[in-house]
Amino acid sequence: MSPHATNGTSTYSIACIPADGIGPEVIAAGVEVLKTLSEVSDFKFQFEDYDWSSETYLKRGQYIPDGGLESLKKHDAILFGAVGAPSVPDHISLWGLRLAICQPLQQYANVRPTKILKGTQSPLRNAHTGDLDWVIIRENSEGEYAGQGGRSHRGMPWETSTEVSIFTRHCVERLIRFAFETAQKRPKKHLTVVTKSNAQRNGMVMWDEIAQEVGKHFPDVTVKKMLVDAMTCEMVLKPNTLDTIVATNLHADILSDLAAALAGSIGIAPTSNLDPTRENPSMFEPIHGSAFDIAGKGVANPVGTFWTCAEMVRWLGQEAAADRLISCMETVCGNGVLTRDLGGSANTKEVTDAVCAEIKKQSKS
Ligand SMILES: NC(=O)c1ccc[n+]([C@@H]2O[C@H](COP(=O)([O-])OP(=O)(O)OC[C@H]3O[C@@H](n4cnc5c(N)ncnc54)[C@H](O)[C@@H]3O)[C@@H](O)[C@H]2O)c1
Ligand SMILES: O=C(O)C[C@@H](O)C(=O)O
Ligand SMILES: [K+]
Ligand SMILES: [Mn+2]
Repeated sequence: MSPHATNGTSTYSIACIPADGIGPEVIAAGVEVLKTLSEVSDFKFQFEDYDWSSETYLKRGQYIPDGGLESLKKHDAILFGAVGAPSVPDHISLWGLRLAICQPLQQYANVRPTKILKGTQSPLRNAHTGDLDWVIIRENSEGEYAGQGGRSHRGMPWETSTEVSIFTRHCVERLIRFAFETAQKRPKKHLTVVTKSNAQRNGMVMWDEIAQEVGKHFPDVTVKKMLVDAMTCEMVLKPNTLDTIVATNLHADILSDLAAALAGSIGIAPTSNLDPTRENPSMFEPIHGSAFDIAGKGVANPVGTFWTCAEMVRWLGQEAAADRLISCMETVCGNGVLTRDLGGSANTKEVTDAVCAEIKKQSKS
């Protein structure tokens, strides 16, 4: 995956999959901000839109058409909105699109940073900007999302269903190594390994053991082991004791929504679905879902998507541009240009325009 060079300028090919609900609204905002960023940088983007969504699924019978994954592999990165619509059961839409991309493309590290942005308020009485600054590393290829299990005797009183979690040494080890590497690059060099190894006595005990083994290669990283239930208390009561956090697919899914809410809103938090080997393109999306309760109203918070775009730009190797985008987004929040979920009154367009204006302004100073 190397950028295509034209006239000495790098051009990154981005696959856009806005999909459902507020997905198209926030992705349009993200693309606008990325275009503005590229105007003041020495690289360009080439966006290709994929209309895969619940609407096209209902028409064509599949979310991803034949050969779709192969087309995605041509791109340098994938920018994803959200999938899920009232007209399709959630397990069909999630497995039909999001998981159907990140599992086969082995985007095994799901990276979810959160912090309290300037100008915003945490629901925690004593937490302010700087007090909550975390990166959650979510296992993204197996665990509770392995898709193993089944259902029999449907509708009978003896109906049976299983939802089997799979934990393999290969997948746990690569993810925990990635988490240690992430922790090592952050100032606090602190990793909390979250499991439920008291009740879940097989896979979770293996996780703890692997964390101990891998940790020996990272002597400068301080490790703390924590059970997931206790972790929810720690997050709420002592946010500044946490830094990098690693957990299973499901545990980290839940903890990362909590993290976003503790920072003020689910509307601000980004997600990177990374293939750290770089064999396949990685996929970037805001942490939130399709939010059909607010879709079509133009009020969705685009900040989670802007932060997501910054992480994509960083992954593509443009560190300075990524930092610039984050800084502009933070300045706009700090100036009080906030959507309703953050207690403000701006709409998606107003926040987007403000971030674009800030990018242009900062590039001149
Ligand atoms: N990765 C994904 O594509 C993804 C992630 C989560 C949920 N989903 C799907 O989305 C659908 C809705 O799920 P849900 O309601 O549990 O979660 P959700 O994140 O869509 O919404 C939860 C609440 O947060 C609000 N919210 C979310 N994003 C916001 C934003 N950017 N700005 C302002 N408010 C925002 C919503 O209005 C809603 O009240 C379901 O079909 C679910 O499966 C998909
Ligand atoms: O768990 C999922 O994969 C769906 C959604 O909740 C997400 O966090 O992306
Ligand atoms: K999403
Ligand atoms: Mn989630």
